[in-house]
Formats: sequence, structure tokens, C-alpha cells
Amino acid sequence: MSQQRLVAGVDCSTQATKVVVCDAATGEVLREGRAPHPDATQVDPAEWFRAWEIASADGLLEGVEAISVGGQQHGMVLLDGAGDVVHPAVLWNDTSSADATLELISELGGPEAWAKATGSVPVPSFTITKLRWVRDAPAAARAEAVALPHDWLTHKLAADRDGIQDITTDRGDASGTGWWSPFSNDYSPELVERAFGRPLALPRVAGPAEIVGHTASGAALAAGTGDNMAAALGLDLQPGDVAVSLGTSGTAFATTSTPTADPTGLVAGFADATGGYLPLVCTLNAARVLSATAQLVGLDLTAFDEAALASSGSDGLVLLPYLDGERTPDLPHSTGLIYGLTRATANPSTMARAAVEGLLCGLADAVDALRAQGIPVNRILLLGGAARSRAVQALAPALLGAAVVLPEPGEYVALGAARQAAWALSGDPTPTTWPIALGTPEPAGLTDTDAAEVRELYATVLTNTRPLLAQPLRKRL
Ligand SMILES: Nc1ncnc2c1ncn2[C@@H]1O[C@H](COP(=O)(O)OP(=O)(O)O)[C@@H](O)[C@H]1O
Ligand SMILES: O=C(CO)[C@@H](O)[C@H](O)COP(=O)(O)O
Repeated sequence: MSQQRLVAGVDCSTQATKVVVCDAATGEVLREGRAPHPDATQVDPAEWFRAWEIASADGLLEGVEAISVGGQQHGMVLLDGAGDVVHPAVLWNDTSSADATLELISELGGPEAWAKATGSVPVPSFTITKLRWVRDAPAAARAEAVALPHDWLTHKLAADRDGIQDITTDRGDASGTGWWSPFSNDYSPELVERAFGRPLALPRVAGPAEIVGHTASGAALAAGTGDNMAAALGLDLQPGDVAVSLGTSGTAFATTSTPTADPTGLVAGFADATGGYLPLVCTLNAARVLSATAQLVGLDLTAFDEAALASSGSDGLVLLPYLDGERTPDLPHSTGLIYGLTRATANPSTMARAAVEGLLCGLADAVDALRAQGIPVNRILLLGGAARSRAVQALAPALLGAAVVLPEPGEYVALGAARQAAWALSGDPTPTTWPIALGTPEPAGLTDTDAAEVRELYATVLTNTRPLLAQPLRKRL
């Protein structure tokens, strides 16, 4: 009998670090750990390392031969020549670079020029806009290199590296910077210089199954990738599959064999972790829409879910869920909006239902944007923290307009990273297939006609309030 080999996958996400230890042959999850991150949009990367240490404590990694890190995309980590962090990492959901984004889009000649150069039109999430935003800050003068969260954590874990010249990234995460092209499969350093005013050292782009270093205990380090790319690997997405992930962000993405370039900016033309592409739409508000609304109506998440399921409909109550500003639609200054509040709708159950509908209407628009790029949507795989909500599961098929399957609850980013680690360890040309159990949602009694009405009202409220929501709050009145 051959000996069991163990690999670990890490998800350094917005709200927490999660670690899974798996059997390299089957993907069976044998051990898990997690630790929270600070609730902020600018964070000292040392907090991620602290969370990693807690999440992987108590012998979690015993016997692990290879580790890979999946990380929240886009976050800007600025380093000096010695590899020390010179500014708090500015995360994907920090909208401070809204004006810098407009400047950069206009300087290059508009959205189409960006889509042509990088496959994506930058929004304030993209690292390049953060470089422009930070350019004149005193700390920026000391910056010699720029990296992403997964690049930084991988570098911290590597015991056999010298300095910033040894930092690595991968195609998937590099494709969310705004200075990497899916058409040339390479960096465009002139875009870094345009944004920052001078060149910076960039991580080397490692191959999908490369071993990029070793930890102090001798485990091999795989290249790692962005969290959505890792989730695609964890789900083993196939053509016709669309993943809808409801974590801190809401994302809808598919794998393709050719790059996309959407000049409307709705679909980002990312690369995946295997050598292909990952067109993706991302909203800034997902799982926390439900927790914030639950708090508003004084319910815990379980009672909130039951309340949403008990409601027969939202009766014209609409929640535009842009609680942290929004990225898709591109309204960085936006706030949430409640429309249609009457004595009849002013109750926890209708409010819970409107929150679930608002969240799903945003993701339904995201799935439509993928369809508009010619991406087939044969079935949707629903995952992320808020996919544990039975109300979300039940309303998703009608509102998203496709068959929905539910991968068994799990940490698919960490699992995908573990699969990449197993791939790097094996030396095989393709990753080993790991089975995934799929469930189906309970029926909700929401007809396609009801769903179309809900979406139409949501779209009407958005269209009519958009000019107001585009303004910073203090300038609206
Ligand atoms: N049953 C549930 N209903 C609604 N939201 C949930 C439920 N379980 C977890 N969540 C939410 O999921 C979020 C975490 O999801 P996750 O996918 O781990 O996010 P991230 O990867 O961004 O850290 C938290 O905001 C949490 O409140
Ligand atoms: O910005 C994006 C994708 O472009 C986000 O999806 C981040 O990658 C954060 O992911 P979560 O922490 O929500 O999983």
C-alpha cells in the first residue's frame, strides 16, 4: 500500500485566513484551521501572517509535503529594498482610488484602450489605481517593489529566498493588477511607470505547477494564485459551468481557453491558475449584505434566513445593497438604498427577503454580463459563506436564470490551493481530479415571472437613482 501524501491549501481572504490539509490523491480534507483578519480596507500584512500562524498552529501541518497560498486579489503591498512593508496594504474593497481610476482611464485613451492592453478596464479595486493613489504619499518614496497578498505571504513562508528579487506570483493573480496582459502573457511595466511615476520591481510570474521555494520545515511551496482562480481549481470548473461565489465579494466567473476584453468594464479579463483564462464579474457587497441587514432587523443569521424563507415576496420593497460603495455597477461612492418602504413592508421578514433578492439581483446582472461575452451558462455552482443561506439557495435558480448546483459546503479557495500544491508535488502535466459532492437547492416557489418582476423593479430603481448614487454622499443634496 502506498503511503498517504499530505498537502495544504491556504485562503488568505478578506475576512479570514483558512487552511485545509488534504490527502494529495483524493482531496479528502483531513484537518482545517482558521483565524480572522481585521475588519478594515487597509491592513498591515503582518496581520495575515499572524492569522496564518494561528490557523496553522497545533500541529495542523504535520506531515504536509507541499503548501500553496490562494489570496484575495488586487491588494497592493508596497515593499522597500529589504522587503519590508512601507504602507498598509490597500485592499480590493478600498475605494480611495476612485479619482485615480478616472485619471488613468482617461490618460490611456479610455476604457477600450485598457481592455485592449490588459483585458480589463480598471476599477478602484485594481492594484494599478492604488499605485496612482499612493504615489505622492511620503511612504511611497521608499517603495522598491509591489506585490499582491498571496505573493507576500508565499514570500514570508519561504525560508530559501534572499530578497525582493525572489518574490513570485502567478498568471492568475498578476492578471488583476492592471499591468499584465492576457494577450502578450506578460507584464506591461510601462503601465506601472505611468501609474507610479517610476518603475518598481515586479514578482516573477511562476508556472502553474512550479515549486517556488520551501518552508523552514522543508515543505515545497507551489506558485499560489488569486482566490477566485483557486476556487475555479477547487471546483474543477468545466466549460458551461459558471461559479457564483458569495463571500465578502460577490463573483461570477467561468474558465475559457481564450482571453476576453470587455470594453464596458463589467467583465474583467483575468487569467486562471492552469494556463487558461477566467472572465470574472465582481461586486463589492455580498455576504455582509445579509449580516448587516440581519443586524438591522435584530436577528441572527439563522433566524434571518428563516424570516426570508417565510416571506411570500418582497411586495415592492427593494434593497440596492451597495453598503460599502460598489464596483459592479461602477459606483464607488454609492451607499445602500431602500425603496418601497410602507407599513406593510416594514417588517423583518420582508426586509430579509429584499436583502436576499437585492444580493441575487446584483449577481444576476453579473451572470448576464458573462452571457453577453458569449460565455455559456449551462449550470451555476453556488459557493462562499452566504451560499450556506437556504433562502439564497432557494431563490437563486429563478433569479440567476439557470440550474443551480450546490457544492457541499467547504473552503473551495483553500481546497483549490491544496490541489495546486498536490499538482506541483506530483510533477504531472495536469492536476489530479478530486471528486466533489454536489447538491441541489430546495424549491422556493418563485416563478420565472415573479423573478423577472423582481429583477425589473430592481433595475428600474437602480436606473432612476444612479445619478444620485454616483455622487459622494456629502455632494448629493
Ligand atoms: N448561513 C449564512 N447565511 C448568510 N451568511 C453567512 C452564512 N454563513 C456564513 N455567512 C457569511 O459568509 C461570510 C464569509 O464568507 P467567505 O466565503 O468565507 O468570505 P471571504 O472568503 O470573503 O472571507 C461572512 O460574512 C459570514 O457572515
Ligand atoms: O476583487 C475581487 C475579485 O476581482 C475579490 O473577489 C477579492 O479577490 C476578494 O475575495 P473574497 O475575500 O471576497 O473571497
